[in-house]
Amino acid sequence: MAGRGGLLMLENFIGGKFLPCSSYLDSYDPSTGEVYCRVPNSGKEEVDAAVEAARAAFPGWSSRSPQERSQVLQRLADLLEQSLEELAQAESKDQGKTVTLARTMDIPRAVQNFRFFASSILHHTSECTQMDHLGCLHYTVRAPAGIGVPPGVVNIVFGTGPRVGEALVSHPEVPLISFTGSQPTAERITQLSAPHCKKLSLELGGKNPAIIFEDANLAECIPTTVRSSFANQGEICLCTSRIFVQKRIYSEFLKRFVEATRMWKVGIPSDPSADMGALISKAHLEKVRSYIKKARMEGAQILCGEGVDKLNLPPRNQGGYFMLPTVITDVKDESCCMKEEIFGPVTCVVPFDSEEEVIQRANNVKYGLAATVWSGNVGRVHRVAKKLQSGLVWTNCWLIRELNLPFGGMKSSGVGREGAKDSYEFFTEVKTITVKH
Ligand SMILES: NC(=O)c1ccc[n+]([C@@H]2O[C@H](COP(=O)([O-])OP(=O)(O)OC[C@H]3O[C@@H](n4cnc5c(N)ncnc54)[C@H](O)[C@@H]3O)[C@@H](O)[C@H]2O)c1
Ligand SMILES: N/C(=C/C=C\C=O)C(=O)O
Repeated sequence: MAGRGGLLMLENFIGGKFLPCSSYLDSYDPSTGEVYCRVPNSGKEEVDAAVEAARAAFPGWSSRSPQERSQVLQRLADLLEQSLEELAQAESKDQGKTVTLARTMDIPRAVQNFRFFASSILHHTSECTQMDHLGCLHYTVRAPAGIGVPPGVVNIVFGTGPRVGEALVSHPEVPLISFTGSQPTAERITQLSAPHCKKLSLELGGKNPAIIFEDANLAECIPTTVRSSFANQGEICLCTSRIFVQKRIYSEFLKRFVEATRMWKVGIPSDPSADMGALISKAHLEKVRSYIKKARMEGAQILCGEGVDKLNLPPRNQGGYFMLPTVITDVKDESCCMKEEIFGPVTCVVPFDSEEEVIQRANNVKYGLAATVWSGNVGRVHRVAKKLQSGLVWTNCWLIRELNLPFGGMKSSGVGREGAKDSYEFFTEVKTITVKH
């Protein structure tokens, strides 16, 4: 809804109704740095109302058949598809990404998720064992732990993490938390939820390596690794931020990779030729830039991007949170740029000699989310993939998502997995029943 001065005013959605809030936060258009929207600054009161609405809806919704709930999810997917363009524009305006990316990736993926899970909930089976000598049959049943769509079943409460997020994760009547975000926040959420023994699914950050062997197909590897490094301004948990290249092809790779990176166009989000838009916030842009400053101070080389090449933007977008895709070399494995998640359009390229060496170096970070391995040797890609401490390994490709199989990270990249079976098990409680006959 439009509010004062034509600003978009968002409202919470609780118990099937849009509700105003007592205070609001400014939300900025990342491509201009200007306030374009006001968002409810909700707190405990709003969270309590949302949890109460959800608890009231739970008995009715959880007793609906999987077929009924599947139809609701399919209908949601239909509505998303019908509003694809409007949603893509809104997502781009809110996050800074190009409209093209929102139109071709984010919104279609949301539709795919709803359709996938609308189907998968129809095909789960339970387990059963027999103890004939005791005349016993044991079987499992699963009951919903979370909730779906009718009034009160989905509630949207806007606000800041510390204020509204903490009220939600520490609420005694919220039995489980599916969190996607940074590891430091996950640490806080784990502390707050511990007294209630809540079930946690944590999808966290990564410091994802690309390992490029000398027999890699560079014509495929280079464009894909540019995309895996800089898509969505590098603000994808699965983005590549460390590129290990076998020594014999290191110089050729670096030359071609930097050329291709310079072709990765930064532009205003509405520009259909732009490959990358603005970063999410001014604070995040400054955080990402600080890593490049640190790299310079450590004696690393910045081959292109921030501080090397010129960013051309229209006058209206000079205040936007833009930066160029940046390639760092001559950086040590111990550098913060090689150890910490930057979550921006920054990637480090370093050489390696042997398979054993690169596996040890790739694993030598606290994260373990995703990795890519590039080689024409099928035995090697299987062997290396198995030894990498990552929950996801793509070989000779990137970001081909298979929703049937587990998605998630190990070590500091998270706890638990998402996917057909994994999500079903996370969002339900299992019970074993024994019947003596
Ligand atoms: N593994 C995945 O699937 C995946 C997907 C996307 C992003 N990520 C990760 O998310 C991070 C970037 O997202 P971000 O900047 O929004 O992360 P963030 O941790 O800053 O915030 C994540 C969410 O937590 C909320 N929050 C913040 N403090 C909180 C608190 N004290 N209590 C409760 N809630 C709180 C925020 O409001 C936000 O909604 C990166 O680390 C990225 O790798 C992971
Ligand atoms: N959960 C997922 C996250 C993907 C990218 C995050 O930045 C997914 O693909 O299912």
